[in-house]
Amino acid sequence: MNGSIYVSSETARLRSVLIHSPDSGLGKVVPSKAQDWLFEDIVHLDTIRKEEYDYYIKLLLYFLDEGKIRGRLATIDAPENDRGFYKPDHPDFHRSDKVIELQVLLTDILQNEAIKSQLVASVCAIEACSYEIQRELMGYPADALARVFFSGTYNETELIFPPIPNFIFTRDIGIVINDHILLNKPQKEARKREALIAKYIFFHHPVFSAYRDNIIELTDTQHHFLLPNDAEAERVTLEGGDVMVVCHNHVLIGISERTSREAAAQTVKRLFEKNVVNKATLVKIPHKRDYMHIDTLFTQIKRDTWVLLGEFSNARMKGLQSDELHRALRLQNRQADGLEILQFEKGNLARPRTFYSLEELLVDVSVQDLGCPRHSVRIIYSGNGEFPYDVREQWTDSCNLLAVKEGVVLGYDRNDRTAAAFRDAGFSVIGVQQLLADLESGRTDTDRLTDTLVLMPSAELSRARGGFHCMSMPLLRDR
Ligand SMILES: NC(=[NH2+])NCCC[C@H](N)C(=O)O
Repeated sequence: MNGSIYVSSETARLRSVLIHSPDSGLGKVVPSKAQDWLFEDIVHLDTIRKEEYDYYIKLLLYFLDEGKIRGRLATIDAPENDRGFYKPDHPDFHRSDKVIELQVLLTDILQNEAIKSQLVASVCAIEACSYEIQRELMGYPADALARVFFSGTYNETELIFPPIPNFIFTRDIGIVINDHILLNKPQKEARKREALIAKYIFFHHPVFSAYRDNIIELTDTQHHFLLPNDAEAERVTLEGGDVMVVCHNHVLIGISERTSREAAAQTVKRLFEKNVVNKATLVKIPHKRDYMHIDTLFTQIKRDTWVLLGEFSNARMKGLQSDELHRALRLQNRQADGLEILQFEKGNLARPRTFYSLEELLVDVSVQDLGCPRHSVRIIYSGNGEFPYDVREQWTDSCNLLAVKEGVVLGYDRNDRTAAAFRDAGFSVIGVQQLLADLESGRTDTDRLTDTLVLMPSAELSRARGGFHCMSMPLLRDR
């Protein structure tokens, strides 16, 4: 596998990405646990795979590893092949080294007995398994063990521990910042096992061996474990959806329901010390489920174009600020509710710059960091900025898009008004089936595509509460 990692932007052509296809654990989410496991609903496993996620794999392969797919679509999808191409443990699996499946990496490292025994012991420790189960797991072959780690079951009926259905959101397990990897420290119990597995993969898989010294891990401070009640406020938690590398020297870090102030501060400190970046903007957003990470509120489409929830636009902010009552309420609520944006530059920590709206920050990134003329910067609003479509579509990830190259982004087909706003902004909007047909027939190719929103089927996927930005951990993008 090509081991090189480097990501210094949100939109430059994607060359390699870490993903995880929905495993059988998604089909084990039960209504009584759905909320604890961070799903708002239960999903239909077959549909999410065949009708939705498979299209994502096809499109990613077309962009990142064309040789695996071009001219083969009809065969790959022939019913008699039973989706072998998409199943990580099937002999026909694509095994791309550009669209990298986490399950493959986990299975690889579990071949090593020492790593296997450490990981089994660690998983059993956090899941409070008996020693007997631990010994039993040690007897499993690597591929079966990997499946148990994801799904929580070895026979598909008896659960040893809960599944980790959120592992499809690989964005949240770690972030590549230039040639460094920042590992997460999840806020939610339901995502702890993901972080543990990710840590073992990044430290032990040969794909990442050249980067072992470039892995950044966050740790709890003594203030957290010495203070009474585990001092919630002092906890160090960070999830990848809150980190965006917008430019080779500038990273945005959200302070959110999931990422704590402590963690954001620690991250900036480490990134500055290691000279990874010299500018960091902390973006504190209201702590609430619908806004769990900053990438649920905005993502970048191309250097001068962003999609944003209108709530955080200049116009909305100005409106609120001129309204006396709102101003008073916002002041009172500042702690939990307010938006606060502080930009730090290395060597000048005492004097951060402030921004009054998210839109102001995004425009500034396009102009100052990426050199776009001010008049060319465009903000596309979720649901075209119209209530109630803006918030409805944000809830189903209209703002959580993945750029596979500058201006070409993947989003959910259910967000109609947002798609209309893209059209108004001059983008082509095309369904993934049509696009794949066009690519396969040679009517278009990935190099020629510009300014395009690709609509992906989403009835089931969107219930898992994440979009394609969350469903991807970019490892390599063009510089
Ligand atoms: N980067 C993101 N926005 N990730 C979305 C994660 C969704 C997942 N169900 C959770 O609540 O954790």
